[in-house]
Order: sequence, then structure tokens, then C-alpha cells
Amino acid sequence: QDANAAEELVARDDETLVARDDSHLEARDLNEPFEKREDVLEARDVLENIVARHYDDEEEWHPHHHHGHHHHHPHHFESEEEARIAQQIDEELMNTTGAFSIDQLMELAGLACAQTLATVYNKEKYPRVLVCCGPGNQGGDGLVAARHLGMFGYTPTIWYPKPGNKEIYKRLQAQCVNMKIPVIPPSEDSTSLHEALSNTDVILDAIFGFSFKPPVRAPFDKALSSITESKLPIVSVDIPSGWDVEKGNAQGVGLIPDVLVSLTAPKEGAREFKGRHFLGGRFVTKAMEEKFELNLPPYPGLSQIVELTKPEDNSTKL
Ligand SMILES: NC(=O)C1=CN([C@@H]2O[C@H](COP(=O)(O)OP(=O)(O)OC[C@H]3O[C@@H](n4cnc5c(N)ncnc54)[C@H](O)[C@@H]3O)[C@@H](O)[C@H]2O)[C@H](O)CC1
Ligand SMILES: [K+]
Repeated sequence: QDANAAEELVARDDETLVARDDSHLEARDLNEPFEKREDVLEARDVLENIVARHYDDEEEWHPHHHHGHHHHHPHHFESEEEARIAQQIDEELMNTTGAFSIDQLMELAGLACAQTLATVYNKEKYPRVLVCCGPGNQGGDGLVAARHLGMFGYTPTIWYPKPGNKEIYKRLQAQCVNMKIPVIPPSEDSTSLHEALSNTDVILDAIFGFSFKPPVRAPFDKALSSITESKLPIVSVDIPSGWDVEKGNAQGVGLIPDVLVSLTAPKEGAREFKGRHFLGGRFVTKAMEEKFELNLPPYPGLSQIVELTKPEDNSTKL
């Protein structure tokens, strides 16, 4: 009964957040002041705290943990600098000057993820891909990637236990369903994930991206262990799930992928990653690259990705 009440509360808050997020997107279109963004980030933090409060009983709720207010308390948010830069780039791409929509960025991000997986794991040996999608934008990247992988001739399956409420996620999921890509129905128990893992050749980890804040909450905590225990090859999007965007896998609960595709620019936390590392998100202009001192390599030819690992790194690994 208590759990039901909590679920309801979370669902209600989720809707409020989505509404605020949408108004924020509109505001962003009109190039309104940055405060709006902070408002949304704060709302998201509040929601996350509520969720955390209801799911981990041992966790105490700290109402003063307002990550969004970095302008006012910069010293408190040093560890979030990395996420902030990534968010700022995102912001800039989507303001009136950048002129991109979220759909476009997500499409290019997801396409880069699909291309990375297909580059390393060919469809003859690795036809079955389990695309694991998280509740945020990274989950959207995963849905886009699943569709492209299907188009490339793979047999994707989608695990999407906390589908986002926003229209964009619903449309992306519908596009996959229209291609007969199975979506595992969200469920409390982990049997369906285990079953999917035993029928998979490779995993696309699109669970958490630059907005992840540890510790990992249910159902993703158990899922990360199950994915690790499966010993299947993993391709992670942007940052291995469970890793802190800045401190990396300090907690030791994160996935250890074989391949990483960083979007826009590699995150600080990925420094410790040892494996094949690609860059994707071919929408950053030269001017923006210089402004944020990203120092990115050129993309070869028509490719959506560029490999950052040197060839000798792979040969020593193999
Ligand atoms: N410009 C680009 O590079 C683009 C990148 N994209 C991708 O978007 C993600 C960032 O998306 P965002 O919506 O900000 O958040 P995330 O997907 O990282 O996840 C937030 C999501 O997860 C929940 N959450 C946070 N912490 C936890 C936790 N400890 N346990 C459980 N759940 C948690 C939170 O509530 C949110 O729902 C970026 O990395 C790229 O992959 C865009 O697609 C386009 C442009
Ligand atoms: K990830």
C-alpha cells in the first residue's frame, strides 16, 4: 500500500517535471534567460530526491542538495562541472543561435551509437542486440540506435523499464514497434531481463548519461549487476552506466564496457576507460569546439564516428 502511494506520488511528480521541462524547452526556443534551465534542473533534483526517498529506505533525504544552483554555490558543485559543461554545450546547440532541436541531436547521437556497435560487432557473429534504455535522453539515444540497428540488419530487443513520459520517447518507441522490434514490458522482477540477456550477443548500454547522479537506484542497480554477470560484450553510450561523469567508476558498481562511444566530447570520468573508444555527435561546429576548447579529431569521410583509441591500444588488448 505504501509502495503504491509512493509510486503514485512519483508519477505525479514526474508529470509536473515533464510539464516544466516542456515549458523549459519552449523557453529555450525563445532564448529566454538561463534561470529557466536551473528551474528545471532543480525540479529534476527534487524529483530524484523524492524517488530516492521512496526507494532506498536507508538513504536520508537532504533537501539542501540543490545541484542546479551552481551559480550561487560554485564550490559545492565542483564534481558536477563536467555534467554542467556537457549541459551547456547541449543548451547552446539548442538555443536560437544553435538552432537544433532535441530530436535532431538525438537522431545523430543514436545513429553514431548504432554505427559504433556495427563497426566493432558484425551482424553475422553478433546479430542479437539488447538495447538497454534509461529514463532520460540517453534512453532516447538508445531507441534511435535500436531503430538504426534494425535497419542495418541486426535483431534488436529493447529493455526500457522506466519509459519517459515525453512525447519524443513515445514516438521513438512507436517507430521501433512499427519495425517489430520487441520491447520488454516494464516489470518489477528481473526474470525478463535475465531471459533477454541469455538470448543476446551484445549489449548497447544507453542507461545513464551525463545527468546520472550516484547511487544507482532500482531497478537499475540490480540490472547493472545482471548485465555485468552476463559477461556479454558491452557498448556504452557517452559514459559507462554507473560511472560518475567526473570521478569515473570510483564506487565500483559501474559497467565495464568493451567499447565506449562518447557524444560531443569525452567526459572526464571516462579517462580510466580501457577499450575501444569512439567519438560521435557530428553536429559540433568548429566555432563551438574552439569556444569550449574541445580539441576534437576530424571525422573521417562520411562517418558519424571517429575512433579515439590508437590502433596499437587494440592490438595489445587482443
Ligand atoms: N549534445 C549531446 O551530446 C547530446 C546527448 N544526448 C544524450 O543525452 C544524455 C543526457 O541526457 P539527460 O536527459 O540529461 O540525462 P541522462 O539520460 O543522463 O539520465 C538522467 C535520467 O536518469 C535518472 N537518474 C539519474 N541518476 C539516477 C540514479 N542514481 N538512479 C536512477 N536513475 C537516475 C534521472 O532521473 C533521469 O531520468 C547524454 O549523456 C547523451 O547520451 C542527447 O540525446 C542529445 C544531445
Ligand atoms: K551509458
